[in-house]
Amino acid sequence: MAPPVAMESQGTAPPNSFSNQGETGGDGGSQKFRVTVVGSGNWGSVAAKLIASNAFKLTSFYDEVRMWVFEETLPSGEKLTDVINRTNENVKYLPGIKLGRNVIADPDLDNAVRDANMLVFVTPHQFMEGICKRLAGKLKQGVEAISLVKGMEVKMEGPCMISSLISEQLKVNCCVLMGANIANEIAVEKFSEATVGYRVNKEIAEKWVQLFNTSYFMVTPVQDVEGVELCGTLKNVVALAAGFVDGLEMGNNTKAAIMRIGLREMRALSKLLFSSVKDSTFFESCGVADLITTCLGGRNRKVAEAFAKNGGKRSFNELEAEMLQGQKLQGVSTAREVYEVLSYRGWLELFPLFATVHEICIGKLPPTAIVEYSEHKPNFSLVEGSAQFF
Ligand SMILES: NC(=O)c1ccc[n+]([C@@H]2O[C@H](COP(=O)([O-])OP(=O)(O)OC[C@H]3O[C@@H](n4cnc5c(N)ncnc54)[C@H](O)[C@@H]3O)[C@@H](O)[C@H]2O)c1
Ligand SMILES: O=P(O)(O)OC[C@H](O)CO
Repeated sequence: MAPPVAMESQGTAPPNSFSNQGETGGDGGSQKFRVTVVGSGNWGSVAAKLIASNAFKLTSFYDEVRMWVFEETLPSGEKLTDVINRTNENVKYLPGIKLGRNVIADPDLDNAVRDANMLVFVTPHQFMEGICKRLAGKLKQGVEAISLVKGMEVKMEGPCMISSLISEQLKVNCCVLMGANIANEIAVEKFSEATVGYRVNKEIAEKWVQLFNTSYFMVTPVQDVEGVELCGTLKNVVALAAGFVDGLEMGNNTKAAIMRIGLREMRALSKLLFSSVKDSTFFESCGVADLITTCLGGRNRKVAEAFAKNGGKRSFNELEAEMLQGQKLQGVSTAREVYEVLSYRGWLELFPLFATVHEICIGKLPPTAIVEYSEHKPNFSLVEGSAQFF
């Protein structure tokens, strides 16, 4: 069960609006977009910075960008929202980076989304169900959404991608944006690429590209929501495997082998779950590029390395709290969710890497099992016709 979203402490009310809010350039009768970012962690804050720079420049967006903050009290006794609005920095999740003075932090979720017609969801995936329940029936007509959330929920009937959760619960169209995007690197404007996945409406995908694209952040739209989202979700499981290999000091060849096998399982599972998923998506930033960056420099890799170095004796929860200071890993819960899907469908033996990662995370297998799993060869006969996916 996903944890419920806690009620926010209201703290000090955020400014009502960005003071230089203007109709920059006027809207000339065409629709003008007001953007809210739901989430303010490491990536959420960088996303707000990217969006704010474009919203300020482009006439089709209102200057002000609201950013919903899950309120917390800092060691200084101040509310995080107040400090963000005073300093223009998310001192906890993205210290040292100015977000843009048109970013307004808001601890009140309902208030933050009230006037928006473009919603950007970017929280750890385990909080999304609670957030959607809170927002159901409260959005303006015609809102467009995009999910930057890497993860999924598992229901009785099978996996539910976060974009589907948003679409179904909030009755909105939802695109996704995924890619090789370590937030701290984009925050200091090092060049990255990203992929927008859309379902049918290319025009709205182009609008999202306009909102995110900068000289150092190059965004490409592809018509494959599930493919893009599954790449972003499943790579976090492979990142744990890469971290185990690093912790065991197995070297680069082993790590490359794990990444190759991981990519193969990512593609196979995505295509088994959604026959519409395109092979070409795995060659976009959301695919192989995200897999590489996450296995080299991501948080899942880093904490999994520490887990393996400790021989699995310290739990992921403990290591996460100690090493990430409030940031959240997505890989461990995703590995469990993937395992549930594989068990339910009778596919465990087809996906030995995914299955092994989960069994290591829960202590059923030692970290060294990550290089031993290949003894269990995938059994293609389990799922009729599945061999084509590997
Ligand atoms: N950080 C990155 O480099 C990066 C890059 C690309 C994608 N992502 C993805 O973006 C998503 C968001 O990650 P992030 O890095 O912005 O977050 P994060 O891990 O840095 O921060 C955790 C966030 O969760 C919030 N939170 C804690 N408890 C909560 C609750 N009960 N309800 C709601 N929110 C709560 C915290 O306030 C904080 O904003 C994830 O799916 C992640 O995989 C992250
Ligand atoms: O730090 P991680 O492991 O959550 O990965 C961050 C991003 O998803 C990389 O694109």
